[in-house]
Amino acid sequence: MGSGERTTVTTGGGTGQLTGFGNEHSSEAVPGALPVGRNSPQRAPLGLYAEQLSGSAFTEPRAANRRSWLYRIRPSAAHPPFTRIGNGALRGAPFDDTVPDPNRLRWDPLPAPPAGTDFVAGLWTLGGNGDIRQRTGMAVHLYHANTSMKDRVFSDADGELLIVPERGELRLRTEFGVLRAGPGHIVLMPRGVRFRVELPAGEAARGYICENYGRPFVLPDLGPIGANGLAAARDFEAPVAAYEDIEGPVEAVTKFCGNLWATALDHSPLDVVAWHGSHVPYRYDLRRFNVLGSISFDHPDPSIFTVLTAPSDTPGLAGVDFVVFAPRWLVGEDTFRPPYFHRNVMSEYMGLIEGAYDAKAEGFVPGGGSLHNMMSAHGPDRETFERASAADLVPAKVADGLAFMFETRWPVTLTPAAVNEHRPQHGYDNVWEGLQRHFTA
Ligand SMILES: O=C(O)Cc1cc(O)ccc1O
Ligand SMILES: [Fe+2]
Repeated sequence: MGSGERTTVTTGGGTGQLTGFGNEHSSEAVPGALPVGRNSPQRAPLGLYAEQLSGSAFTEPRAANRRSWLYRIRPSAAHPPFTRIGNGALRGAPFDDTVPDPNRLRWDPLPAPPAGTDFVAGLWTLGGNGDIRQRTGMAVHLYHANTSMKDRVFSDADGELLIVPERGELRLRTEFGVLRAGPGHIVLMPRGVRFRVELPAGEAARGYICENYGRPFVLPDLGPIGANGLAAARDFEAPVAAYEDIEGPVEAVTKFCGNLWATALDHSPLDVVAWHGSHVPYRYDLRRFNVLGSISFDHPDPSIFTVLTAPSDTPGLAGVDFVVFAPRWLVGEDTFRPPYFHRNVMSEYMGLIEGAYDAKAEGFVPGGGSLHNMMSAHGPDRETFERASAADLVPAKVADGLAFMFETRWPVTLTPAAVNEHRPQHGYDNVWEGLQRHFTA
């Protein structure tokens, strides 16, 4: 950090984590900082300011209600006006700069950005759907950073951020405390929470982001699966309170209705000494996902791999699902084991965190992505089809890959950058070329 005008640099707080998705957590970095039995005493303890952060309407049902109380050195309200800063390659919904494309599309990883690119500057939007102002839909972004954010913090008024690291470690210093995340983890950053992304290892970091403008992600119901399975609530880790007491210039950047705005603070806003509530960031380790599947025959629908689902206003129809394809055994008898040929009313953006994906022999690489929009015909490539149709069906482990899908109820419309600058791979259609007819009447 540039320390020129700083008078105090204190970071307080423990090192543990709080666990349990959707819990009412509480944490204090200094004993006694959290008021007992009330949220807003006449004078909050230790001379702190009490501030509520509401992630749901006050009146939403208890199960959907999200809010946290923050006890901070200065209230967030103490700031000068925001002014627009450049959006870089960040875009927001409605996405209407290109015509929605029915083609199967696939991208290589983005080229490395120039030196000195931090997490915010390195955000690049592929596309999305819905409308930020209606709080519907989602966006697919990639991030690529090679330097820590310095003297600036970011927050997103437009939605929550599901961050999927693919390369490099991140240290997220948030209003609620510190989260570390690397490839294999996801981070769920709620709407409006301020954070700074640092690269603790000094290595470039990149990955994927699903920005969810709609109702927040929740764990899916399990139905007949029972009380256990898939992602366990207790494996979601929230940070413990940790605060900065820093006097000095900090740029607070917010994304508001698709645009970046900034205000100049004279202190770090990561100054929350204690907090309690349910609107909190989480980290989850995808390696803890309890993968379920068929132990008889057939390839189950990938909804069985749902980690988190963001409901829309129609029950069972997600604004966006986050689905993970994690290592697992395949044992199906008389079964074509890889993902089947498919046309889907939902739209599927897929990315790869490591290894390979069992429906694609090549061309789908870590850091790259594919988009199979509503009703586009896709599935195993020719090579995979031929191999899996002839395979000896002994139990086999899909061992070396971690892929994911953002599956959304609305088609994804691309940004001009994803069409014209970082263009889709040429000839993706060819992976399904040469699938021979085998019909014999
Ligand atoms: O690869 C895909 O397109 C995703 C997908 C995975 C799967 O296991 C079944 C259907 C499906 O669309
Ligand atoms: Fe699919």
